[in-house]
Amino acid sequence: MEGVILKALSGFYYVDGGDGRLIACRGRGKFRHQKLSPLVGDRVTFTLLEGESGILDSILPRKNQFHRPAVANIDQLVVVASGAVPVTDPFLIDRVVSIAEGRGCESVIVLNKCDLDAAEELYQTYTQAGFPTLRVSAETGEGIPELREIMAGKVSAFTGNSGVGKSSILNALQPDFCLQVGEVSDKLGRGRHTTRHVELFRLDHGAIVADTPGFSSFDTEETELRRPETLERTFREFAPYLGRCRFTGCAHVKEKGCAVLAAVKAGEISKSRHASYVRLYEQAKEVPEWQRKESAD
Ligand SMILES: Nc1nc2c(ncn2[C@@H]2O[C@H](COP(=O)(O)OP(=O)(O)OP(=O)(O)O)[C@@H](O)[C@H]2O)c(=O)[nH]1
Ligand SMILES: [Zn+2]
Repeated sequence: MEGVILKALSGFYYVDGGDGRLIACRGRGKFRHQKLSPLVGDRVTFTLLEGESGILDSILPRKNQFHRPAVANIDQLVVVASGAVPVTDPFLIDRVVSIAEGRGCESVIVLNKCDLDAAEELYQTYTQAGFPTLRVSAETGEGIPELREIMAGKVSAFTGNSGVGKSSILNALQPDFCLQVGEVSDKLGRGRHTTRHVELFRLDHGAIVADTPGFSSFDTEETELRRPETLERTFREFAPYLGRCRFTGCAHVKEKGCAVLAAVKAGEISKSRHASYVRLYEQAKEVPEWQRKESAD
């Protein structure tokens, strides 16, 4: 049988085989020998035993994998931002999007609280950069049907600064969702925000959501952000200009004859996105060589 690991707890992997049941599976010894650890989000094959228990047989190839939080096969990050208080710093969006780009994971920018502020600048920036960008209001319900459509049939993970409205949006998408999350946390006997426990939830419309406190603050030590030379590839709107700078190995920071800088000047790349790139580039350059190697997958 085939299924998806929705949660991992005390040595059991809870696999959704698609029929509504959650099968508690043990891993096989061979996973340990191969140093392969099943992750939440993994698509697996398993053998059904008595009752609702089973054994994992194999892990199917991963589309992508994150370390902190530990989760696999995320189709898209839903990056929640806001033009109203607490106003989102675009750098936070760009950092997390850059990580996602490096892992073959789409990013959807959701501008919440549009009942209070239309977040015009953010809307322009991310539409221009080529991201699906949506205005929503968890309060009035505006844009929620469109978000539901974007999430249908996919595994999405929510991220965004505190107070931006992630829980409110999930609740607007599905009114019993937050209740469900609360119940699970109670069973674990710990609060939602004190653990890196990841769990996937199925929503009614065939969407799966990863709810994890970790996604509200992705670790800065993600591999992509440690390599200055590959950073340019994680800014999708730079693509048409790469390889067109005067000097090979151009950093696109302040070099003469830089095609990226020319595009910024011409308004084809937003200043804000480029500023984030420069900040990430400078940070990556600070990372000592040994640490870069250590973080390589
Ligand atoms: N006016 C307005 N207020 C909203 C909207 N969405 C959320 N809020 C309010 O913003 C506050 C924070 O919302 P939460 O859903 O708790 O935010 P969060 O992103 O889950 O926050 P953390 O759990 O801290 O990460 C609450 O008081 C919500 O009522 C919206 O679309 N419009
Ligand atoms: Zn350049």
